[in-house]
Amino acid sequence: MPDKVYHLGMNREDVRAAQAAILPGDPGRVEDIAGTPTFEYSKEVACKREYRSWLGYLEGRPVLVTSTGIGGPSTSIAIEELAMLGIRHFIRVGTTGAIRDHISPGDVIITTGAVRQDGASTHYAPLEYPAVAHHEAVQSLVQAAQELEINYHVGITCSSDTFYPGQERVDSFSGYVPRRFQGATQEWERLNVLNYEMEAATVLTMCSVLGLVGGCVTGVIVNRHQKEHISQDDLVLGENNAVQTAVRAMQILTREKN
Ligand SMILES: O=P(O)(O)O[C@H]1O[C@H](CO)[C@@H](O)[C@H]1O
Ligand SMILES: O=c1cc[nH]c(=O)[nH]1
Repeated sequence: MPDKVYHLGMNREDVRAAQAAILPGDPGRVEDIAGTPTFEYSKEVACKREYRSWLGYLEGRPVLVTSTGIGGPSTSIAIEELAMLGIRHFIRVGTTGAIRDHISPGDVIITTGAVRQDGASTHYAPLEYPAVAHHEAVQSLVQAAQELEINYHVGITCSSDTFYPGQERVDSFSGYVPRRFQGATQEWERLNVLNYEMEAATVLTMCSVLGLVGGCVTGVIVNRHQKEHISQDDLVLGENNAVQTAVRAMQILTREKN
């Protein structure tokens, strides 16, 4: 039996020749995703650190659901090790804060490109290199949201290495946002950026650099113009809509193309 990859704790036999993976940040979301009715025969295959993996079947094809943890460093390890196991299609599914007035909790954001305010992607390519989603992943996500009649927005995401200062949150312990980030949200908004989250830049840069297919959909759980508090209702709504979109999109993306 081949060796298991170091962090994820799986080998090629465990993943049953799967070529696609859905990547939530939260390990607690893995079972919910693999447990959606469109997945068949789902079961856990590994659980180490922040990396929890379930394998299930979409229209008979094996698909992994593996959590990345929060942020670029742990996400980069997940993508490296999944690629070693044969995964070629990646869809990140997560939660996000919108920074535009017209975007509401429960909507989903399909990322076409990400502002690279992470550190991990700079270990793969210089900052001039774009963090762009694969066009087939974007198409599949748009088609999925349309079929499911989920309100969606397509555009640019800012990926930050921090949830608090890098996303200009003043409701932190110190309440202080370093000068570098003061006014950043207003500037991103003026530059037509839709939202903040923490992993898209790493996923999309790595996938482009490594010749993999990468996409990202996130569910809006707060509109930063309206309030800072994230309610449980908005969290559930945003997560559910993003998960449904990601699962349907992965079905579409991995269908045989005639
Ligand atoms: O819901 P997930 O996928 O974890 O995504 C978002 O939520 C976390 C912060 O709360 C960050 O990982 C951010 O990107
Ligand atoms: O505002 C938000 C919400 C979820 N995740 C983030 O990174 N930011």
